[in-house]
Amino acid sequence: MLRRATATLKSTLSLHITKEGSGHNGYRFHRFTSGSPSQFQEKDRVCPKHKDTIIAFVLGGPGSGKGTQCEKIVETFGFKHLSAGDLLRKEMVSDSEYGSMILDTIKEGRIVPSAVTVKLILRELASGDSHKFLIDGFPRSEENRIAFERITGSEPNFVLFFDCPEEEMVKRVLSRNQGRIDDNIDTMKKRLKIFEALNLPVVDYYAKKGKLHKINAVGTEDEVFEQVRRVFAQVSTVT
Ligand SMILES: Nc1ncnc2c1ncn2[C@@H]1O[C@H](COP(=O)(O)OP(=O)(O)OP(=O)(O)O)[C@@H](O)[C@H]1O
Ligand SMILES: Nc1ccn([C@H]2C[C@H](O)[C@@H](COP(=O)(O)O)O2)c(=O)n1
Ligand SMILES: [Mg+2]
Repeated sequence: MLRRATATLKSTLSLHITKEGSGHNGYRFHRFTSGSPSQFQEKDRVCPKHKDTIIAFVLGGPGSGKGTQCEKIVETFGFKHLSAGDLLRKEMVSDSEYGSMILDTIKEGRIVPSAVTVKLILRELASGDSHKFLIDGFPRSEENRIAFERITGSEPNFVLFFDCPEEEMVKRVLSRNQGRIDDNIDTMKKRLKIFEALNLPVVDYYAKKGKLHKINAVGTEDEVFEQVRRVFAQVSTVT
Protein backbone atom coordinates (compact mmCIF):
# COMPACT_ATOMS: atom_id res chain seq x y z
CA MET A 1 0.00 0.00 0.00
CA LEU A 2 1.26 3.46 -0.90
CA ARG A 3 1.96 5.87 1.93
CA ARG A 4 1.38 9.63 1.96
CA ALA A 5 4.37 11.85 1.28
CA THR A 6 5.83 13.52 4.30
CA ALA A 7 8.91 14.89 2.66
CA THR A 8 9.48 18.61 2.82
CA LEU A 9 11.60 20.07 0.08
CA LYS A 10 13.60 22.90 1.55
CA SER A 11 14.21 25.58 -1.04
CA THR A 12 17.96 25.55 -1.15
CA LEU A 13 20.49 24.66 -3.77
CA SER A 14 21.69 21.89 -1.52
CA LEU A 15 18.52 19.85 -2.05
CA HIS A 16 17.86 19.18 1.63
CA ILE A 17 14.97 16.84 2.17
CA THR A 18 14.15 17.11 5.82
CA LYS A 19 11.89 14.14 6.45
CA GLU A 20 11.77 10.64 5.20
CA GLY A 21 8.62 9.33 3.60
CA SER A 22 7.08 8.30 0.35
CA GLY A 23 4.70 9.77 -2.22
CA HIS A 24 1.49 8.17 -3.48
CA ASN A 25 3.51 6.75 -6.32
CA GLY A 26 6.04 5.26 -3.98
CA TYR A 27 8.94 7.70 -4.39
CA ARG A 28 10.87 7.46 -1.17
CA PHE A 29 12.85 10.33 0.24
CA HIS A 30 16.03 10.15 2.20
CA ARG A 31 17.89 12.86 4.03
CA PHE A 32 20.15 14.97 1.85
CA THR A 33 23.26 16.36 3.41
CA SER A 34 25.30 17.63 0.55
CA GLY A 35 25.09 20.23 -2.19
CA SER A 36 26.91 19.16 -5.30
CA PRO A 37 25.87 16.05 -7.26
CA SER A 38 29.36 14.67 -6.94
CA GLN A 39 28.94 14.73 -3.16
CA PHE A 40 25.71 12.77 -3.06
CA GLN A 41 26.06 9.54 -1.20
CA GLU A 42 24.16 6.27 -1.11
CA LYS A 43 22.07 7.45 1.84
CA ASP A 44 21.01 10.59 -0.08
CA ARG A 45 19.08 8.69 -2.69
CA VAL A 46 15.47 9.32 -3.68
CA CYS A 47 14.32 6.01 -5.05
CA PRO A 48 11.33 5.09 -7.18
CA LYS A 49 9.78 2.28 -5.17
CA HIS A 50 6.72 1.59 -7.26
CA LYS A 51 7.67 -1.65 -8.92
CA ASP A 52 6.12 -0.55 -12.23
CA THR A 53 7.71 2.92 -12.42
CA ILE A 54 8.61 3.80 -16.02
CA ILE A 55 10.82 6.77 -16.82
CA ALA A 56 11.42 7.89 -20.39
CA PHE A 57 13.78 10.75 -21.13
CA VAL A 58 12.83 12.83 -24.17
CA LEU A 59 15.79 14.44 -25.89
CA GLY A 60 16.29 16.52 -29.02
CA GLY A 61 17.51 19.93 -30.05
CA PRO A 62 15.63 23.15 -29.43
CA GLY A 63 12.46 23.16 -31.55
CA SER A 64 12.80 19.52 -32.61
CA GLY A 65 9.23 18.85 -31.42
CA LYS A 66 9.72 17.24 -27.98
CA GLY A 67 6.89 19.09 -26.28
CA THR A 68 4.51 18.57 -29.21
CA GLN A 69 5.11 14.82 -29.28
CA CYS A 70 4.95 14.52 -25.49
CA GLU A 71 1.40 15.91 -25.57
CA LYS A 72 0.44 13.17 -28.00
CA ILE A 73 2.13 10.51 -25.88
CA VAL A 74 0.22 11.72 -22.82
CA GLU A 75 -3.10 11.48 -24.73
CA THR A 76 -2.35 8.06 -26.19
CA PHE A 77 -0.28 6.27 -23.57
CA GLY A 78 -1.24 8.03 -20.34
CA PHE A 79 2.21 9.15 -19.22
CA LYS A 80 2.75 12.20 -17.00
CA HIS A 81 4.70 14.86 -18.90
CA LEU A 82 7.42 16.74 -17.02
CA SER A 83 9.15 19.40 -19.11
CA ALA A 84 12.36 20.55 -17.44
CA GLY A 85 12.15 23.84 -19.37
CA ASP A 86 8.54 24.44 -18.25
CA LEU A 87 9.43 23.67 -14.63
CA LEU A 88 12.33 26.13 -14.78
CA ARG A 89 10.17 28.83 -16.40
CA LYS A 90 7.53 28.33 -13.68
CA GLU A 91 10.20 28.58 -10.99
CA MET A 92 11.58 31.71 -12.71
CA VAL A 93 8.31 33.62 -12.44
CA SER A 94 7.60 32.45 -8.89
CA ASP A 95 9.14 34.11 -5.88
CA SER A 96 12.05 31.71 -6.06
CA GLU A 97 15.50 32.84 -5.01
CA TYR A 98 16.73 31.28 -8.28
CA GLY A 99 14.45 33.39 -10.48
CA SER A 100 17.03 35.82 -11.82
CA MET A 101 19.70 33.12 -12.21
CA ILE A 102 17.26 30.99 -14.26
CA LEU A 103 16.26 33.98 -16.39
CA ASP A 104 19.88 34.90 -17.16
CA THR A 105 20.80 31.29 -17.90
CA ILE A 106 17.87 30.70 -20.27
CA LYS A 107 18.45 34.03 -22.04
CA GLU A 108 22.04 33.01 -22.66
CA GLY A 109 21.00 29.55 -23.86
CA ARG A 110 23.06 27.90 -21.12
CA ILE A 111 22.13 25.08 -18.71
CA VAL A 112 20.82 25.70 -15.20
CA PRO A 113 22.81 23.85 -12.47
CA SER A 114 21.55 20.32 -11.97
CA ALA A 115 20.80 20.79 -8.29
CA VAL A 116 18.00 23.22 -9.15
CA THR A 117 16.56 21.27 -12.08
CA VAL A 118 16.71 17.87 -10.40
CA LYS A 119 14.96 19.27 -7.35
CA LEU A 120 12.08 20.53 -9.49
CA ILE A 121 11.83 17.19 -11.29
CA LEU A 122 11.88 15.18 -8.05
CA ARG A 123 9.09 17.31 -6.65
CA GLU A 124 6.94 16.40 -9.66
CA LEU A 125 7.93 12.73 -9.60
CA ALA A 126 6.81 12.53 -6.00
CA SER A 127 3.48 14.32 -6.45
CA GLY A 128 0.31 12.62 -7.63
CA ASP A 129 -0.06 8.95 -8.20
CA SER A 130 1.36 8.50 -11.69
CA HIS A 131 4.15 6.04 -12.14
CA LYS A 132 4.81 6.56 -15.87
CA PHE A 133 6.84 9.67 -16.60
CA LEU A 134 8.12 11.46 -19.68
CA ILE A 135 10.96 13.76 -18.68
CA ASP A 136 11.26 16.22 -21.56
CA GLY A 137 14.42 18.26 -22.12
CA PHE A 138 16.39 16.40 -19.48
CA PRO A 139 19.22 15.42 -19.10
CA ARG A 140 20.67 18.29 -21.12
CA SER A 141 24.25 17.51 -20.09
CA GLU A 142 26.35 14.79 -18.52
CA GLU A 143 26.16 16.78 -15.29
CA ASN A 144 22.32 16.56 -15.42
CA ARG A 145 22.45 12.85 -16.20
CA ILE A 146 24.89 11.97 -13.44
CA ALA A 147 23.03 14.07 -10.87
CA PHE A 148 19.72 12.35 -11.66
CA GLU A 149 21.19 8.88 -11.65
CA ARG A 150 23.07 9.46 -8.40
CA ILE A 151 20.13 10.99 -6.59
CA THR A 152 17.49 8.50 -7.71
CA GLY A 153 19.80 5.53 -8.07
CA SER A 154 17.88 4.73 -11.23
CA GLU A 155 18.18 5.05 -14.97
CA PRO A 156 15.51 5.75 -17.57
CA ASN A 157 13.80 2.69 -18.99
CA PHE A 158 14.26 4.16 -22.46
CA VAL A 159 15.17 7.40 -24.18
CA LEU A 160 13.54 9.08 -27.18
CA PHE A 161 15.71 11.28 -29.34
CA PHE A 162 14.11 13.59 -31.90
CA ASP A 163 16.64 14.01 -34.63
CA CYS A 164 16.09 17.23 -36.56
CA PRO A 165 18.29 19.29 -38.90
CA GLU A 166 19.41 22.64 -37.47
CA GLU A 167 17.77 24.60 -40.25
CA GLU A 168 14.38 23.06 -39.44
CA MET A 169 14.84 23.66 -35.69
CA VAL A 170 15.65 27.33 -36.31
CA LYS A 171 12.59 27.71 -38.55
CA ARG A 172 10.29 26.12 -35.96
CA VAL A 173 11.64 28.10 -33.01
CA LEU A 174 11.45 31.42 -34.80
CA SER A 175 7.84 30.81 -35.77
CA ARG A 176 6.75 29.33 -32.42
CA ASN A 177 5.20 32.56 -31.19
CA GLN A 178 4.72 31.60 -27.54
CA GLY A 179 6.50 34.64 -26.13
CA ARG A 180 9.53 32.67 -24.91
CA ILE A 181 12.56 34.82 -24.09
CA ASP A 182 14.85 32.32 -25.81
CA ASP A 183 12.95 32.20 -29.10
CA ASN A 184 15.16 34.65 -30.95
CA ILE A 185 18.00 34.06 -33.38
CA ASP A 186 20.83 35.10 -31.04
CA THR A 187 19.79 32.79 -28.20
CA MET A 188 18.92 30.05 -30.67
CA LYS A 189 22.47 30.07 -32.07
CA LYS A 190 23.83 29.68 -28.53
CA ARG A 191 21.33 26.92 -27.69
CA LEU A 192 22.37 24.96 -30.76
CA LYS A 193 26.04 25.17 -29.76
CA ILE A 194 25.24 24.03 -26.22
CA PHE A 195 23.07 21.24 -27.59
CA GLU A 196 25.93 19.94 -29.69
CA ALA A 197 28.55 20.29 -26.97
CA LEU A 198 26.60 19.10 -23.92
CA ASN A 199 23.47 17.22 -24.99
CA LEU A 200 24.80 15.08 -27.83
CA PRO A 201 27.25 13.28 -25.51
CA VAL A 202 24.23 12.24 -23.41
CA VAL A 203 22.50 10.98 -26.55
CA ASP A 204 25.63 8.96 -27.40
CA TYR A 205 25.79 7.59 -23.87
CA TYR A 206 22.27 6.15 -24.08
CA ALA A 207 22.83 4.91 -27.63
CA LYS A 208 25.82 2.89 -26.36
CA LYS A 209 23.65 1.49 -23.56
CA GLY A 210 21.06 0.36 -26.11
CA LYS A 211 18.39 2.60 -24.57
CA LEU A 212 18.09 5.18 -27.34
CA HIS A 213 15.22 5.29 -29.83
CA LYS A 214 16.02 7.73 -32.59
CA ILE A 215 13.05 9.38 -34.27
CA ASN A 216 13.25 11.32 -37.52
CA ALA A 217 11.66 14.62 -36.44
CA VAL A 218 11.10 15.83 -39.98
CA GLY A 219 7.57 15.36 -41.26
CA THR A 220 4.13 16.30 -40.10
CA GLU A 221 3.36 15.95 -36.39
CA ASP A 222 1.29 12.86 -37.16
CA GLU A 223 4.04 11.28 -39.27
CA VAL A 224 6.52 11.79 -36.45
CA PHE A 225 4.05 10.38 -33.96
CA GLU A 226 3.65 7.19 -35.98
CA GLN A 227 7.34 6.48 -35.31
CA VAL A 228 6.83 7.28 -31.63
CA ARG A 229 3.87 4.92 -31.50
CA ARG A 230 6.04 2.10 -32.86
CA VAL A 231 8.66 2.73 -30.17
CA PHE A 232 6.02 2.54 -27.43
CA ALA A 233 4.64 -0.67 -28.89
CA GLN A 234 8.17 -2.11 -28.83
CA VAL A 235 9.09 -0.96 -25.31
CA SER A 236 5.78 -2.00 -23.79
CA THR A 237 6.72 -5.58 -24.56
CA VAL A 238 10.00 -5.30 -22.66
CA THR A 239 9.22 -2.94 -19.72
N1 LIG B 1 6.52 17.89 -36.99
C1 LIG B 1 6.43 19.21 -36.95
N2 LIG B 1 6.38 19.94 -38.10
C2 LIG B 1 6.31 21.28 -38.07
N3 LIG B 1 6.26 22.02 -36.94
C3 LIG B 1 6.32 21.36 -35.77
C4 LIG B 1 6.41 19.94 -35.71
N4 LIG B 1 6.43 19.57 -34.42
C5 LIG B 1 6.39 20.70 -33.70
N5 LIG B 1 6.30 21.77 -34.50
C6 LIG B 1 6.24 23.18 -34.10
O1 LIG B 1 7.59 23.59 -33.86
C7 LIG B 1 7.66 24.42 -32.71
C8 LIG B 1 8.60 23.76 -31.71
O2 LIG B 1 8.01 22.57 -31.23
P1 LIG B 1 8.13 22.13 -29.70
O3 LIG B 1 7.82 23.30 -28.83
O4 LIG B 1 7.33 20.90 -29.52
O5 LIG B 1 9.68 21.82 -29.67
P2 LIG B 1 10.63 21.45 -28.43
O6 LIG B 1 11.54 20.37 -28.88
O7 LIG B 1 9.81 21.21 -27.22
O8 LIG B 1 11.47 22.78 -28.30
P3 LIG B 1 12.19 23.41 -27.01
O9 LIG B 1 13.36 22.55 -26.69
O10 LIG B 1 12.63 24.75 -27.48
O11 LIG B 1 11.18 23.46 -25.90
C9 LIG B 1 6.24 24.61 -32.21
O12 LIG B 1 5.72 25.81 -32.70
C10 LIG B 1 5.49 23.41 -32.81
O13 LIG B 1 4.14 23.69 -33.05
N1 LIG C 1 17.63 20.22 -18.26
C1 LIG C 1 17.42 21.51 -18.59
C2 LIG C 1 16.33 21.88 -19.40
C3 LIG C 1 16.17 23.21 -19.73
N2 LIG C 1 17.04 24.12 -19.27
C4 LIG C 1 16.90 25.55 -19.61
C5 LIG C 1 17.84 25.89 -20.74
C6 LIG C 1 16.97 25.72 -21.95
O1 LIG C 1 17.47 26.44 -23.03
C7 LIG C 1 15.66 26.27 -21.41
C8 LIG C 1 14.45 25.88 -22.17
O2 LIG C 1 14.25 24.48 -22.11
P1 LIG C 1 13.25 23.78 -23.15
O3 LIG C 1 11.89 24.31 -22.88
O4 LIG C 1 13.74 24.15 -24.48
O5 LIG C 1 13.34 22.31 -22.92
O6 LIG C 1 15.60 25.84 -20.05
C9 LIG C 1 18.09 23.74 -18.47
O7 LIG C 1 18.90 24.58 -18.05
N3 LIG C 1 18.26 22.44 -18.14
MG1 LIG D 1 9.76 22.11 -25.33
